[in-house]
This record gives sequence, C-alpha cells and structure tokens, in this order.
Amino acid sequence: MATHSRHDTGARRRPAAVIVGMMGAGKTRLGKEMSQMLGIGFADADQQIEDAIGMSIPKYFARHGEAAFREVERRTVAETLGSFDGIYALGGGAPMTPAVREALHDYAEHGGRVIYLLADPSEAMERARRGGGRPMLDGDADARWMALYEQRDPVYRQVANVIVRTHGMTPKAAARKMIEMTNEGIVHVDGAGIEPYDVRIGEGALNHLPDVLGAGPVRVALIHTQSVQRHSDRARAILRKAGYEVSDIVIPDAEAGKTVQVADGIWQRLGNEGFTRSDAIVGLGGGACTDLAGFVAATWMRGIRYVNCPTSLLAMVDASTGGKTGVNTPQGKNLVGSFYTPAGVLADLRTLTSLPNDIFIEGLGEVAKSGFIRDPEILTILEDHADELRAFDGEAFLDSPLKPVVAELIERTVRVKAHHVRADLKEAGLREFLNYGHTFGHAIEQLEHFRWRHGNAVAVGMVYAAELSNLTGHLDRPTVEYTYDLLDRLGLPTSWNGAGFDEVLALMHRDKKARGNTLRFVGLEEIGRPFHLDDPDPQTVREAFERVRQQA
Ligand SMILES: NC(=O)c1ccc[n+]([C@@H]2O[C@H](COP(=O)([O-])OP(=O)(O)OC[C@H]3O[C@@H](n4cnc5c(N)ncnc54)[C@H](O)[C@@H]3O)[C@@H](O)[C@H]2O)c1
Ligand SMILES: O=C(O)C(=O)C[C@@H](O)[C@H](O)[C@H](O)COP(=O)(O)O
Repeated sequence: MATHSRHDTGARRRPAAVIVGMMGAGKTRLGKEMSQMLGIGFADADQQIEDAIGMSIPKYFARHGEAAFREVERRTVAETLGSFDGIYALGGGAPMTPAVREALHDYAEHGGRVIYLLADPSEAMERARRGGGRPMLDGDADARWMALYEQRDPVYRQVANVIVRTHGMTPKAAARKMIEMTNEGIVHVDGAGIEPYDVRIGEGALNHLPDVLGAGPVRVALIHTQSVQRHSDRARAILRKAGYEVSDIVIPDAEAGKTVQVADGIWQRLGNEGFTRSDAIVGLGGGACTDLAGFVAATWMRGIRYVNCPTSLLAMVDASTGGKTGVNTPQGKNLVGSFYTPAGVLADLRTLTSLPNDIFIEGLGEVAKSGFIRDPEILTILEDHADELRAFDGEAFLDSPLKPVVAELIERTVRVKAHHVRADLKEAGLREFLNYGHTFGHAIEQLEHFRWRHGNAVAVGMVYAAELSNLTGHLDRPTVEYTYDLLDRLGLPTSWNGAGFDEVLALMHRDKKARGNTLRFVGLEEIGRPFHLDDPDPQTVREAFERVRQQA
C-alpha cells in the first residue's frame, strides 16, 4: 500500500489497514483475502483474544461478563495497533469501547486506514447466524443483530476513513475493491467557516460517492461534459445502485460551459425536475465544469450539497478543492461567483486514462505554482521526472511507473492548496498566494478568447511574476532563470506576445486582487516565500511585460 509509506512518521510498525464492521460482514474472510493479495500478514482480534485467554469468547463472556472481555479486547487492540503491519480485523463491538475509538482515531490521524465493511444486512445476518458462537446474538439473533447495527453503524462511520460496500460481490472482487479504496491519498480540509471534508486521490475514488453524498439527497444532478462520458457513466451507475434518482446534465466543453447562460439552463432543469434543498449536485470533469457545478450548487435555493469529481490533472490539484466557484463574464475570468465548500472531492486516477497529453501538461502549470509558493519538493519531483511527465500517455498511465509520481504530485499540491484555504477561506490575505502567476495569466486567457489553456497562461504568468519580483529587487536572477528552465522542460510556455501592454494592463486592473486603482500582484522572494507586491512602479510593470514578450 504505497500511500501509507508517504505518511510514515517513524519506524513504529502499524497495520496496513484495520477492518471494522458488524458481525457477519466478512471482516475475517475479506481481511485474509486482502492480506494474501498484498502478500502481508493477517490478524483477527477475536482469535488473538481467544489465544490469550485460553478459552472461547462465549465461555469467557459466561464466566467473566462483557466488561472483562472488553478490557482484554482493549489491551489486545492497543498492543497490535503499535506492533503489527498486516491487515487487522476487529471484533464487531470493539469500536464501542471509548479507548479503542481513541486508539483508532490516533492511528487514522497518522495515515492509517480504518475500513468500515458495509455488507448488505440480510447477507450479514445470515452469515452471523450460520457462524454461531456469538454471545451478543443470544436470543432472537436477527432482532439482536438489527438493534446492534443501529447502535454501531454511527460509531463505525465515525472511526472509519474508508467505507466499502460489498453487496453482491465475490470475496475476491470485494477484497480488490478494499485494497483500491484504502490505497489512496486523503487530504483533510477544515478551518474557520469550512464544513470539514476530504479530498481522496486514488484509483476507484468515485466509489466513495454514495458515502460522501449521504442519505439526505433523493435526486442528484450529475453535471459533466461530453468529453468525460465514459467516467460519468461509471459515476451514474454507482449513484443509481445506491438508490439516487440521477439527472444527467451535459454542459458545453471547457470555458464555454462556465457562463451564466449555462447555469441558467441548469437552474431551469433543477426547477422542472423538483430539486429541493436536500438534493445534491455532482460536478464531474475539468476545472471549468467543477467551477460551474459548484456555482450552481452555491446558488440553487441558496446552497445545496455538492461533490466534485475532477477528471483533469488541473482540476484534481487545484480547481476542485477550496470552494472557489464561479462563471466568467465578457469582462473577465471568474468575475461572478461564490466561496462555497464541497462536501467532498473524489479524484479518481482512472479518469486520467482518457486525458489528452496537452491537457495533462497544462495541469503541471498549477502543480509547479504550488512548488514555487510553498513546497520545493514538488519542484524536485518535477525536475526528476520532467521527461516522463512530458510524455504522459493516458492509456498507459495506470500500469506505468508514472502513476505513483503523479499521485504524489496531486497529493502534495492539494496539501498546499488546503494549507492556504484552511487559514483564509475567503482570500483576505494568505490565500492570495495561490494566485501566483494569475494576474497576468488571466489577462492572457481573456485576450486569447480562452484559446489558451488556463495552466499554460499561468505558466507565462509565473514567468511574469518572477521577472517583476526580480525587477523590484526581491528575487535573484538564478531563480528567474530556473523558472524559465523548469517550465520549459515540462513543455509549458514561458512567453507570450498576443497583445499590447495597454490591453494587458487594463485587464490586470480588473483582477480581483486589485483595490481601487491600485495593482496588486503575488511576488516571490525565494522559492517557498511568496509576498504581496502592492502598487509596483508602473515602469517596472511594463518592463516585466517586455521581458516576457521578448522571449516570444
Ligand atoms: N476554483 C478554483 O480554485 C480553480 C483553480 C484552478 C483553475 N480553475 C479553473 O479551472 C479551469 C481550468 O481547468 P482545466 O484545465 O481542467 O480545464 P477544462 O475544464 O477546460 O478541461 C480541459 C479540457 O479537458 C477535457 N477533459 C477534462 N478531463 C478529461 C478527461 N479525463 N478525459 C478527456 N478529456 C478531459 C475537458 O473536456 C476540456 O476540453 C479554468 O476555468 C480555471 O479558471 C479554478
Ligand atoms: O484557490 C485559489 O484561491 C486560487 O487562486 C487558485 C487558482 O489557481 C485558480 O486559478 C483560481 O480559479 C483563481 O481564482 P481567481 O479568484 O483569481 O479568479
């Protein structure tokens, strides 16, 4: 499980995954299957306890009572969580003990995966009955099982960070799904004014859709573009299987879909199809689609639940997280919108299999931005893998050595985004650093009538910001040269000559960071140290433009 090693904080051993769930859910069966597939060990808490007490659990229960049993269980679980590195299945009642919950919470906080195995109740009841020897089911077994389920289900949901539904699956298919869903990166986003949510990055992340949407919505509007039909078909199947009524809404591709006219068409459909406040929206596509879907969610009945399923690299690393939603107007990019936080972000790496090479490369622009403003390790990874990244081939991606590299770049970039959003949701200061390269970049997009892709425009915008920082005496020349060199190696543009200075300047004055007649930029003092560059000398603003243009 590659993801876990990324979170390792020391030499301490800990399970690759812990499985919780009701009696009869298949924790032992599927845990063994997972451990065989992964070639790692398996431990079952009930078996460990029976070995330790030297008798069967029912006998121990009868002699010493439940409280004594729970104490042995607590000790066993605590010890195993700190010393075992295979798959660990817990007894159904273990998470009901507060100390076990705390230990699981600590384990999950340090990157551990707690899987709630959610089987179909009738299947699980039947298995639990067949298994016998379960003191908690004494009497009417099915009624007892149901009562325990009602008690325990909310607790399992609280301790787990992965919920896997196995209804109708063979044990092998279920174990494969469990491996897939645990082997993913999770970035938690919280902060003032933010209902906390997770960004999940991995193959099969779309499987989380029902659990992120929850039981509230009856209807779900699945907003997507034609270009991602294959993936929206998969999302629709997952949603329908979970019992939602799905409205399929196809919008125009790219920036053409990010308009108030498109939003209006969707508002009309939601109205005609009876969408209420408890219903939900899923935006599946590139950043233009998730921006638009979020905007519709923010405005429909003043705000309904939404989940983003980004399918381009750029949307995975940036657009889908942080709650900036909006549309463009003829006067500029993203001029109308709202800060509105998603309920979750599911970045399914499988969707990248259909992503064209040039759109993947565009996404590297925002990845590099995050390296420049905060995480230099991102730049090192980009340097080390520039040739392979530049040669990205979606069809070969999932089986290629590039997959873990891209997964790590996505997770690191999302962490940079989460850091800024957490501290400053509504962009009063720190969050503006995420706008590095955007003042000039947005002007290019507008002047090129969106024929230039966002990430490419931001790449040139970063060159402009680096030159401006250099001209104002903040950034050394080698770092400016490094910016040109790295972006160039990744296949990103570093110059632009599409319009005159006055047109660019007029658009930069309309940037959202501008105040009154004052231009405001994000500059760089050194890699990892952005700063607010307010009201720079007009001559320098022009000179930086000339430098970027001269290269073209
Ligand atoms: N909200 C934010 O915080 C934020 C952050 C960064 C960018 N953005 C916005 O995001 C947009 C740019 O995002 P983008 O680069 O994803 O552009 P995009 O949405 O235009 O997608 C690029 C192209 O790739 C296609 N595509 C996407 N995923 C695909 C897949 N898996 N297979 C095949 N084709 C696929 C799209 O249909 C489109 O043609 C801009 O509008 C930008 O302003 C928003
Ligand atoms: O999340 C942010 O904040 C950003 O600035 C991220 C940018 O990369 C992104 O392009 C965003 O859409 C720009 O927003 P805007 O406020 O400049 O329109």
